Amino acid sequence: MPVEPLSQKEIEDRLAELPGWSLEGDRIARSYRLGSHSAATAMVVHIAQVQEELDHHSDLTLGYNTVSVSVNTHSVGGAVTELDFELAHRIEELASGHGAH
Ligand SMILES: C[C@H](O)[C@H](O)[C@H]1CNC2=NC(N)=NC(=O)C2=N1
Repeated sequence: MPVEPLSQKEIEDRLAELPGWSLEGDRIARSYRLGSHSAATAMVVHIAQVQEELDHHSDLTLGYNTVSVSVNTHSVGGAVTELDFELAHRIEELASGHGAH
């Protein structure tokens, strides 16, 4: 089944289950703080591995001890879809293992 853009209501309902994530323009996004630059770097590498597994890729920004993620779905013209929420949930699952908050 082809992926379709979610409605505003569908996005809000899904964001309610993802504390820390928000809609920023046409993307869902969250920033994390970590204990060190190496911890933040390791989290970026881990996210990149998940993204390859899912074949869905966010924009990732590595700071000194921060990681910022934002994602939408290019193939539907940059709208938010279920694929973005699937990636967000996978990132939430791995974040605690990196001490991210
Ligand atoms: C060919 C490949 O499946 C596509 O280019 C994938 C790769 N990663 C992607 N990532 C995101 N965020 N949106 C996409 O539409 C997308 N498409």
